[in-house]
Amino acid sequence: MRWSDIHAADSSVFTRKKITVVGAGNVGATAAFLAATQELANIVLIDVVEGIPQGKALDMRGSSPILRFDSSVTGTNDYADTANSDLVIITAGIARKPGMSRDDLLAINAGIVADVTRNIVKHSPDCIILVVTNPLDAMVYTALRVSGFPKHRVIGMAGVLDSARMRSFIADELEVSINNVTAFVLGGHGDTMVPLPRYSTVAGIPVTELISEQRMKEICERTADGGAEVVRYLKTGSAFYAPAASVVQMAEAIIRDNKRVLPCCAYLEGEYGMNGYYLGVPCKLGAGGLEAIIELDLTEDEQSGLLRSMEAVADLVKVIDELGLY
Ligand SMILES: NC(=O)c1ccc[n+]([C@@H]2O[C@H](COP(=O)([O-])OP(=O)(O)OC[C@H]3O[C@@H](n4cnc5c(N)ncnc54)[C@H](O)[C@@H]3O)[C@@H](O)[C@H]2O)c1
Ligand SMILES: O=C(O)C[C@H](O)C(=O)O
Repeated sequence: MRWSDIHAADSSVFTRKKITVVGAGNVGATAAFLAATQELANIVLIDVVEGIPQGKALDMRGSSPILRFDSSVTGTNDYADTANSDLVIITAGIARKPGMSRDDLLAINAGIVADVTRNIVKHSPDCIILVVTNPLDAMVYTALRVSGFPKHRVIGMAGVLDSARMRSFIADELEVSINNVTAFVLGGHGDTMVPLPRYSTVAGIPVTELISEQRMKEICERTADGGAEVVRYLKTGSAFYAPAASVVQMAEAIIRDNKRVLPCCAYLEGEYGMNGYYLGVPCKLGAGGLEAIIELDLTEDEQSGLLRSMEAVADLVKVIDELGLY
């Protein structure tokens, strides 16, 4: 067969899923790069700023012969290029600076997330949306309300990041491989998040048997402050390597139908005794998006921590509901 015949006969050789990343800043560009290097899908990177997504996409594609990936990476300012995406990751919005809380981003980022979501729904009506923009729990809620999508197709990323930070602190404390350490952080992605030492292990051994209560308390506090610690160093923005890796792990579970159990920001309708809010809980992710919420038996302290977290999210949701975005 001549090359031209092969090409005409089998145009499906490079058929892949399609992931759009909205926001070509620190988190978005890093996530696009990681997803491309893992050949999760063909990637479209979109931003309001002209030239940035195009330049970064071209630069990523230039690395493909060295890093050996065949996924295409396209930069654009036009939502038409995002059409029929299987998965959309929203990172568009402003990041906090030292002295700010994530909640200070609410008013500006709610408008951005609402606008982005409307464009996504128009061009990719069947996609699954992963939201990263802060304040996370309120921004996922915004995307759910604006999109009108079912809850299993609108999910937030925070718990994977917070748990990964906790895992790294435990591994450092015990000087063991990160591969042996699991950890779970539930609740909202803010100061009220709920790290769960009881559900954290080292090679299956409960961490509570290996680390003193006082040291564990300090690790939990450092976990809850993990984002702010990075912001204090960077001064001009917030963390992006670990956040990008975290959202790509969720994307991988969905694109490859892995059925992974990960802490995700999910819309609760009765689970954990809560109703009508997004909060971080253990979930199963697969091709259907958020395929199940797993309910754990919590101690009284853990449950009241989760309730405090929900009350903080509820305050933000009240503000969002009054903005008239949907
Ligand atoms: N959920 C989490 O755990 C988590 C982790 C890290 C960062 N974040 C949040 O993610 C967001 C992005 O962080 P970053 O560090 O990438 O910020 P960044 O400033 O580097 O990038 C944001 C990008 O969004 C773009 N943008 C703004 N408005 C847009 C719009 N309407 N449409 C498309 N693009 C638009 C900007 O041009 C910029 O390129 C922030 O809100 C940050 O707080 C969340
Ligand atoms: O801390 C931030 O503002 C960004 C993000 O939520 C993080 O936890 O790194």
